[in-house]
Amino acid sequence: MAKNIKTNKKPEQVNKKEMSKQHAKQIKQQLNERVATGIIDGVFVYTETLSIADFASQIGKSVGEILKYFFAQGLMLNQNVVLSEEQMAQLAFEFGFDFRKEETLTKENFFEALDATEEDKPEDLEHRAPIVTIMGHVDHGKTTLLDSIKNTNVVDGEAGGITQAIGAYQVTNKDGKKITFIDTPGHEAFSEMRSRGANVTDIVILIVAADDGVMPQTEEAIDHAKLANVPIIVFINKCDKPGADPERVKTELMKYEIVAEEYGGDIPFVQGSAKQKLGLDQLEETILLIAEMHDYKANPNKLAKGVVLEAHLDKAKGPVASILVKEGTLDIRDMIIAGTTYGNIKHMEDEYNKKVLKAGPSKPVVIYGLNVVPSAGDKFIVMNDEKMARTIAQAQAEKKLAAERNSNQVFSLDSIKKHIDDGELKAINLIVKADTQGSVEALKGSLSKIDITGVKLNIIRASVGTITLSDVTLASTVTDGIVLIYGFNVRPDAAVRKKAEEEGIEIRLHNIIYKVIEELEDAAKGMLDPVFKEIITGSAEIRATFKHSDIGTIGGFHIVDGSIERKSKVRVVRNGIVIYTGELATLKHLKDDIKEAKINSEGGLTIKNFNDIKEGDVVEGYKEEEVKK
Ligand SMILES: Nc1nc2c(ncn2[C@@H]2O[C@H](COP(=O)(O)OP(=O)(O)OP(=O)(O)O)[C@@H](O)[C@H]2O)c(=O)[nH]1
Repeated sequence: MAKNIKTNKKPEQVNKKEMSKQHAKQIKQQLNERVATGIIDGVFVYTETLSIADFASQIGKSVGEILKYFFAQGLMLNQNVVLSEEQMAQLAFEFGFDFRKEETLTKENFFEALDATEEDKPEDLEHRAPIVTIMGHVDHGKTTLLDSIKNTNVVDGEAGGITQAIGAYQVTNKDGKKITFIDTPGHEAFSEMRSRGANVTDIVILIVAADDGVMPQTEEAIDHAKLANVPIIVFINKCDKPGADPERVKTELMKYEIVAEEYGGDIPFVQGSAKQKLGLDQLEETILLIAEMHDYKANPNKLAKGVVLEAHLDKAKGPVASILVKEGTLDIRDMIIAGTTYGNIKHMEDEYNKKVLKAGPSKPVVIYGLNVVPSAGDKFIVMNDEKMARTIAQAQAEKKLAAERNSNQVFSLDSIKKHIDDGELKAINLIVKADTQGSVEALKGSLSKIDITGVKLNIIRASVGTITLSDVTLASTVTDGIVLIYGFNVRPDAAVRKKAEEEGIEIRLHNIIYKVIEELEDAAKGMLDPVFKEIITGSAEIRATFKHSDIGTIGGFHIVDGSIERKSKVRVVRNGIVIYTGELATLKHLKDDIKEAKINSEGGLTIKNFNDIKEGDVVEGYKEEEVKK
């Protein structure tokens, strides 16, 4: 029998103030405590690297003995050489000690060390809702599935259903069991979170359209799910469509070791239709079954910890963050540190736009009150001691700045030039602007993975907000390679567009990450010295010209060879010499616009930005085709 998931259980009535005080005191103590590297109770405890001389004295051996050990391995070292962690472990074992790495808590490694050191007692753990992410190829139905799940699980009294997109939402089924769905579809966001150490997902639903089968992003999603080492459920979607072939999907997935139970594997498959709301109950049951098997638990009776899913700056409300509580219970008015920012939670809302006072494990909420906008994937923790919160947030900010400075060395304008000069690299320079921090991180993550030999991809700016004049100005300072401004779910205003046009800067607007990547990969391929073959489609003789007060000079033509298309590129040839190369502006037969003029036909044409067409000119139409290498 399924146990009741008790995520809503009220935390024990411990005195919150006392708990906060104890917690702050404990952390303060840990921050001040510096465990020295050395032998404690027969175990070599490692906290930092040591030189050979220091290591020898710590384990009570002579420097000679250590040097002899390395000599036997063909290494001639001296006593000042600083040993690596691995070498110290080897030596410890060699001389008969166990080895243990001690994570010491510092302001800089605060979140990492807390995760490693704080462990709950088994008796304090309680069931929590499973956290689920849906991944799959573009258009296979992620959004539709998320929407259908939202709409079929409308709890009584929540008329109107889930009203806010807060990065995640929780549904309650008819038996009162809860499931949390991460609402930022796509594996980019998923892997970005993971790369930042924020493993929020318990279960991945791999969605595959039954009429389309396994596609490139299905493969990527499989890789991400496998790397995360979380259970996978396959949802074969669009089974309502005429061309649906669920069996084919099952066979195709076997190649990736995703084998259905009926084929001897252990991956649950659910067939259905997100659009027709078919198979959703079975999907839900499967999720709950896996949750039961894995027994997802957390301690709700402590100060909260969790992850930032999305964040943005609201003009009226200030920094707004969607967060997911992973452990403990978050109370309104708690002070939290989230990445490099901190603040008192002034207001807290759920996905129904309803004010909430508490949020326990697996619960997503929106919070107001942080002093700066955090980043997606930032961890947060309650720290009800303002001074400590400020110091730690500051240390985190400094650490982040230092990391950015390091990575800027790669991306600075100077070094782009240097790279290009050095290796004759061609460069694509990018300014990326997006609607949320989550999108920015996801784009940065995906872009950094584009790898095309010979082309350097430089992200010179990536931030939240619309495209501004300052972005265009920055873009115009780039003198090498190409520069593109990418807007993701944002639109520049007319003034910005005009300035970009004047500066010859291209602005590209998208709302699907995959498309950005695809486009860039194509652009990058185009830059790899493409070989173009020119195909002449036909030629026209100009037999008369007409002046038109609005349009300029119209050439009356007769097609003498092949055909000329409205979209053709054209060359104007006069006395055997090319005098202009450009594009057609109009192509007409009598008064009608036409797409193509075929051999022996007649009509009138004008050429973009060229008004000097003369009787006797030959207009040659051509197109370019890339020759694949
Ligand atoms: N017939 C049918 N169409 C579906 C089904 N699920 C989704 N669709 C349609 O497929 C198209 C793509 O669905 P989305 O939910 O936008 O797909 P997605 O995977 O979220 O796509 P991106 O957000 O672009 O990655 C839409 O036109 C949906 O209406 C289904 O079960 N049956």
